[in-house]
Amino acid sequence: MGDLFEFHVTATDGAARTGAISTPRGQIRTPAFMPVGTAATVKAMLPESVAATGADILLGNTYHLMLRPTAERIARLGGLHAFMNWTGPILTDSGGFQVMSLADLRKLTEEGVTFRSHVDGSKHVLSPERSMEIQKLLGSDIVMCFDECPALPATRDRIAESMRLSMRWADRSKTAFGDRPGHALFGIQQGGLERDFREESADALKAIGFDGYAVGGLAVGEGQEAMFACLDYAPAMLPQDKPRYLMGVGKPDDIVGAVKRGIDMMDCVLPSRSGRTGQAWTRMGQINIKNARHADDPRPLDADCSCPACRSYSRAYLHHVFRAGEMISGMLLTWHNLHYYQELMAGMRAAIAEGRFAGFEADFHARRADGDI
Ligand SMILES: CCCSCc1cc(N)cc2c(=O)[nH]c(N)nc12
Ligand SMILES: [Zn+2]
Repeated sequence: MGDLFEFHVTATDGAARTGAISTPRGQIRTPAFMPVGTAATVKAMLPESVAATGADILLGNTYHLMLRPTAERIARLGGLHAFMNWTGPILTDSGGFQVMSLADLRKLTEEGVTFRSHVDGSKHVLSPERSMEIQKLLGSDIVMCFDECPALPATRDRIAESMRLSMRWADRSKTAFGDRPGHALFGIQQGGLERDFREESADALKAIGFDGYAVGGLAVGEGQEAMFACLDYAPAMLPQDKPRYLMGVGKPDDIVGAVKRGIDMMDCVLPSRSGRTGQAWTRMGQINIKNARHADDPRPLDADCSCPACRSYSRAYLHHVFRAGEMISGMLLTWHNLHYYQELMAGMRAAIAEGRFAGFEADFHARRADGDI
């Protein structure tokens, strides 16, 4: 019996890799897109529907779940998998990123972060130790180190100071995580868009040793060109035999560009959040279904898509239920978007395995119209 958590690369094509992560709760085919289930639900989706889109793993959020219903309550009820009826692997973020973007009255020290809940104003503390405790209570399969992600643009001094704090927190996270067979701890590379700080961060993480490595600190407003320029060197600084996870990314073209540069795992709220607002992502580009020009269109979103929305509903129907504010609107478009994202990942896995990623990328861009279609 191999390790309970193992990553195997089965083929490469340039910097792109395909393979699988085996975990006690099942395989994660890579490159993988991970739907975000912030408050123990992928919004507007049943877990069975999420699985039907092809997702092998989903994400949970330490920050949201510690506030409501609390990690202790979820643990008493059998852990996050049982609680939300998802039997596959779950990755949980460590909470620091969400505290800085959502909480009130935050105070950051070497120890950690104190803050008031955006839900009820109650006072809370997050530290590497408390974040590890919460993620253990949740029972997540892949645990993220507690880190700080500075907003960009930022001065080099601020980026260096923040990265070095995150590296000290990574060491404390590893100590607090302990030895948990079948559970993985991922370190998070920081350093902004500064190559030397990215190298220093990668070296610090490798010296500590993790089961996987995330590229953090991106998708924070830097734009695609700057993100790709960083991804041209940052993933290669991380161990090639461990999974590389790019946090918070992204639009379909961001994802193709990240896989091209050696990324194995990604997550983003975009397909689910934009689905609820009427934004459909398709192989031809984006469709804003609330636009009046769809009111009489009998065609599906994408005639080549096998998702329930495209199999059984017209653009005219989707336009109507969005305009009428009906709940089925967000359900159908979220399902379509997550299905499309998983089709994109499956297409890239096959293309890498067959050594034709460049052709896949060229075809991906050739099909897409700029703007709304
Ligand atoms: C459920 C959400 C997971 S990804 C959130 C996220 C998104 C982005 N863009 C960056 C970071 C980061 O640097 N660190 C951490 N912990 N999380 C990040
Ligand atoms: Zn569809």
